[in-house]
Amino acid sequence: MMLRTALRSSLLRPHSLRTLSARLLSQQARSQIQNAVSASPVVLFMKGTPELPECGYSRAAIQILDIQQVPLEKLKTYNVLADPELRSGIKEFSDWPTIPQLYVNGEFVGGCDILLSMHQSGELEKFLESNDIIPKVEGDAVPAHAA
Ligand SMILES: N[C@@H](CCC(=O)N[C@@H](CS)C(=O)NCC(=O)O)C(=O)O
Ligand code: FES
Repeated sequence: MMLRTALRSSLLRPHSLRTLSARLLSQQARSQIQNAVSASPVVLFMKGTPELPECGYSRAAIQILDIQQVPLEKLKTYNVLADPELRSGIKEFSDWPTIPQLYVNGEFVGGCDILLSMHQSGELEKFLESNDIIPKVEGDAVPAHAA
């Protein structure tokens, strides 16, 4: 019994150290990714670039941001294909398994499916307006001079 306990703890020790060092490494990556998601009001982690998306899901995400008229100066994209650590790190950071990933004002919004469904329901437009990414459309508001 004692031997088994001793064996178990000696087996566990190197594993625990590995886990700890992995966690420390990932904390450094975590703060780098925190900077990346806050680098611009709209941040898209994608495969390829807006000019040359290298996956249909990333292309769709860019097209939706384009249709929503997100200003280029408010958008920053990261090509995860050029950075394997970022590719895995952003998944862990967001707790989201796939690319693309959209952040608005430092908050994770979602991937392609979520963007598409928010776009189709009109929710994305409202969300971008309320986050000061695109200007609010006054819609049916009665002009002051007509009142
Ligand atoms: N259903 C996903 C579609 C995106 C997706 O499935 N991405 C895959 C293929 S591009 C992915 O990122 N796999 C992990 C990887 O390639 O690192 C979404 O809503 O964003
Ligand atoms: S790279 Fe194959 S589905 Fe995105």
